[in-house]
Amino acid sequence: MASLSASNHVARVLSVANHVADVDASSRIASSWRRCLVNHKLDPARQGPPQTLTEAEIRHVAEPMEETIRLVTPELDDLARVLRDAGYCVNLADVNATMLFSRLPGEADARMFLDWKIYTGSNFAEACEGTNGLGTALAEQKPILVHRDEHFRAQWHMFSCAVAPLFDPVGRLAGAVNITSCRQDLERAAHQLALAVTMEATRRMEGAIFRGHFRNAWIATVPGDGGSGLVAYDDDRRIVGACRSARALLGLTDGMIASGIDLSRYLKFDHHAARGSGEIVELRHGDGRPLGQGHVAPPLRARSHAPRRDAQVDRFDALHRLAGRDPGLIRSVKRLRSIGDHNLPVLLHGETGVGKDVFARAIHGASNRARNNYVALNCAAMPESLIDAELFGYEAGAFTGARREGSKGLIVQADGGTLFLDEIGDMPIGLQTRLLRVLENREVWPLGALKPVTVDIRLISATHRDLGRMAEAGAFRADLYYRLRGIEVRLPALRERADRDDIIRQIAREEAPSCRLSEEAWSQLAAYPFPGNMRQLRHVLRLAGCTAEDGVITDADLDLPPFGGRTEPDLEAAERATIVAALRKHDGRVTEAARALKLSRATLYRKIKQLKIETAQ
Ligand SMILES: Nc1ncnc2c1ncn2[C@@H]1O[C@H](COP(=O)(O)OP(=O)(O)OP(=O)(O)O)[C@@H](O)[C@H]1O
Repeated sequence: MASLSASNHVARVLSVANHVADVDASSRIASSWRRCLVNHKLDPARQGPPQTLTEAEIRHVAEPMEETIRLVTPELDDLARVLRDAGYCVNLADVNATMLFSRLPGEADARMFLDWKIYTGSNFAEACEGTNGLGTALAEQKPILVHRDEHFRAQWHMFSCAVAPLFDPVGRLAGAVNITSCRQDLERAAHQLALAVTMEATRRMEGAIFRGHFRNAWIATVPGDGGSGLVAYDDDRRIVGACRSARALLGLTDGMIASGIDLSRYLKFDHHAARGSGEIVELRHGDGRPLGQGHVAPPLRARSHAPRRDAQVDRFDALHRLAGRDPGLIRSVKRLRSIGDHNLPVLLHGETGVGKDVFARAIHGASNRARNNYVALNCAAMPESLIDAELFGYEAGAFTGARREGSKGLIVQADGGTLFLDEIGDMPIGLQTRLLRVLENREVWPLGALKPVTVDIRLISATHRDLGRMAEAGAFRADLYYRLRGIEVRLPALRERADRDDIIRQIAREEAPSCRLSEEAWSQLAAYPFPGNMRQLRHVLRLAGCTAEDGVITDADLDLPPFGGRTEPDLEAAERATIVAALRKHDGRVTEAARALKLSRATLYRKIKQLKIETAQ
């Protein structure tokens, strides 16, 4: 870029930013220039390539978007084919404007993109590169055309880009689709046309993502001026999802969707006629307004002839389901999958009730040990002598009070399978030494035994404590700590999870299958911090399912104690309230209350005793 034109450009940027002059094309460009100068403190004359990630960093950043990339690749390839001869490159970027997928045009143009690092791994955030297609479209969440000298940095003036933001199935920004040309003779008007093509292709990509996400639901396509909308509904004709256009077209909100509202309140059509895939149907709004012609596609499960995924992937399905759409957990499951059947110990971190035991079971289920035992012990719940006996076993008559026939111990019971030690941070230091020896020598010495028993176990341990700090402070054996953390997985608290709404919906379906959540109830659940995590959410919804009237859970049915930072008492209170309500509903009949709570009679009796609940019986 010649220095004269660069200095002219700097003067122009400054006069536009100071409201002395205007940019011809659009006031959005002027606003973006101002943001770059005032908020991001960028220099329009600065030269240099964009920030670029290494291969490993790209893999890391792309992981949460893998499914999206897979679903939109056919559309991206089509777009690249259509625009290739016009010298455009095509990219998909994540919400931070890092390119994660690129298709270059023919050789004549490709060199320019390579030289300027417009390819996978480069970052074009507005805060770094100034006004540019990707960065500005993402900052404003709107499609944009940034033609040559509308770029903030003079060095990008030989490029023109058109970008459409990409939204996920619940209407959140998921990334953006970019096309860039370096052809000098490209008129703004021609480029405008390319933007329209990109927006249309992006809408089809959103459709593909939506259909992939709701593959088990029926999907109705509703015509609309700003593009058709997609509504997903289940076999009971309750709405389970709606894309951005459908939300706008029908007036649907997150709360309504989460509460499993009846489809017929928003969309009416002849369901019988819609049974054949792709049949055209006349659609009406629930209030009777005609909406035009649309069509309905049955769940993919019903029409899928896709080949089965291989056994390796199937084994990990439960783990993938637990990871849901949480990027950190998705990464952890991928790491677990990549180590395959290597017998690496796993250390799980997480608050009470986040699902450490459930996750550990799923790891066991995904391993080549799945046919053998999964044995769990909570180290916090027992005194040292009991853990010792339970874990390491003992010979007949080893101590007073021992079982006559002796005990194999949990480690031996887990031979060939998995041993899960919950609350490992609470394991007494003496037992830590014995456990370390088992892990190092692969043999156990039951108390009183004359020879060791050889064992082959996979150890998964869990804690809510900071074991690293404990090891530093001498409260936990450092050598055992390093041994336990073959691979570490942090299970996020429910309130931190990116897919918390999905989890609330899923647990509501499981715990109160015949109820739907009112909008107010949904808002309360969505805002509550759930110190007891999944366990507390289950209790709250189970209780609400018992007290709900006419199949609607209202905010009055939700027992959400004020959160003062403590967890266990809140949890106990929630559990107590659930049981009391179930007993009340069944006139104190324990058998029926146990059935409603999906507990065995014995467990319910134990809990009644433990929580000191008074019963009529
Ligand atoms: N991903 C999930 N989706 C739905 N329910 C879950 C999920 N994970 C755990 N749960 C439920 O939450 C409850 C607590 O799970 P779990 O016992 O595994 O938690 P934990 O972290 O081991 O708890 P603690 O620290 O108290 O031992 C169980 O009822 C379980 O079914």
